[in-house]
Amino acid sequence: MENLKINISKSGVAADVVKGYEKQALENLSALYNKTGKGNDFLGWVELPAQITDAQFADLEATAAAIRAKADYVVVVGIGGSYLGARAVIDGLNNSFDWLQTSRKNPVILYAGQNIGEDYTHELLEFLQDKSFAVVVISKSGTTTEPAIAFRLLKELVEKKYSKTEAKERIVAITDAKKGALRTLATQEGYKTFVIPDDVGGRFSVLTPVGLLPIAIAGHNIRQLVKGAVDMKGLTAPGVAFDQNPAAQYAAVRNELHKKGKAIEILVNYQPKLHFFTEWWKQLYGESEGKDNKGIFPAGVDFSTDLHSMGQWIQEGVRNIFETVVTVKSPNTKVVVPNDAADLDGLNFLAGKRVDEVNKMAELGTLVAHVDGNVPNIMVEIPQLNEYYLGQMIYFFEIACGMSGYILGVNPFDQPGVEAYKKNMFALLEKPGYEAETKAIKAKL
Ligand SMILES: O=P(O)(O)OC[C@H]1O[C@](O)(CO)[C@@H](O)[C@@H]1O
Repeated sequence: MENLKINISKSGVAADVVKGYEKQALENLSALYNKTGKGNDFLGWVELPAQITDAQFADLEATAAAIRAKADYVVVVGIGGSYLGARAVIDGLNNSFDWLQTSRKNPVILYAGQNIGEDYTHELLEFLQDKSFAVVVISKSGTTTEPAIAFRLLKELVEKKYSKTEAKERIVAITDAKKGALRTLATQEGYKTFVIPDDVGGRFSVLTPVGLLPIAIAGHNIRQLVKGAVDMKGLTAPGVAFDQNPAAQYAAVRNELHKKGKAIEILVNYQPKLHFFTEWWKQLYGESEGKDNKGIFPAGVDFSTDLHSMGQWIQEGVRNIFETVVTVKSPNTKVVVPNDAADLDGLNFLAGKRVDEVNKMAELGTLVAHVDGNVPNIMVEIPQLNEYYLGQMIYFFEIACGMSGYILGVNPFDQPGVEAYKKNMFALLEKPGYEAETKAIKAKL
């Protein structure tokens, strides 16, 4: 059985320098397991995949089946960690033209509450008017403004289009066990609910109901996803030798590159389906490491698309970047470049080759060009794009993130900085209780 693999041979970090991180990385890994490091009240995700019971899977699958039976469209309401994990996996596994398929087995998944665009909101509500739909609302705090606004509007539409009684069959809430406005509302309205454990932060919550319910509704195998994560937990656990532990190697190399002045890490994919995996990864690393005036800036590109827009910058711009390439060894389907007798486009040299072979040569050619251009490279390879390997990759990046944040010396499990914009927004909107802040911010305008 193949597993996710990491290749650091083109990172420019010498083997003995990587080895120099061994003690620190493994101590940090133990701190994650023993809960002795910073942010130790948010480490539930470390053991979580192995702890999901059959009854919990069955509850998620039964709820997903009930929603699938009722709705052609399911709106997943959430933002940040209450949005990106589900979307990363669903987009990673769905047909690229999913919403255009006519003979459907699965509902179309739509998203709301991840922005406050009025036109987006209007267009979504207008589209749903005459459609059969259901809503999964997700918020750990239960008080985040963006999803709260979207949910208020969607709840009103469900109640108007169906009824308050039917709303109980078409709305599921995923939130804290006790706290927050969403918990109060869901209890009062009698919605089916799932709990986000207290000790799992939003960006580490994709393998809780936050990700698992939408993924199951979209028709994907959540048991395989979690199995991938459990197996990756085994491959990265304390006790695994440092040079055999892909997460420890990744954490070490990216910290060394950062020390050498590489301020930006670009996550690269060559499969458009992985676009939202990159978005999920950006939040995971950005919120975990960007604090105390420290942290690598996590960026992302979709290649080869962005080679024709960002390729120039990456090749010859400021030399403060490195790339982590997520590569998928084998595609799930086969397309061969056909022969053309006239060969007017001059492409017959590719005739008979698989499209993926061309993609892989683009990948290899880019790797060599970027390394030649002083952009260090880390390669993360998964054998195939499926539930199991996405599960491996999720856990790989999560556990590496914990280790990496500890190497950097920050608390990877808090996000105090995101409150600044919220405070200002509430002050500007004159939310009750923000009178002093309103006065102060108005003086600055
Ligand atoms: O699930 P919630 O509480 O709505 O939070 C959504 C997102 O907002 C943040 O709290 C930032 O404000 C993220 O950490 C989180 O993933």
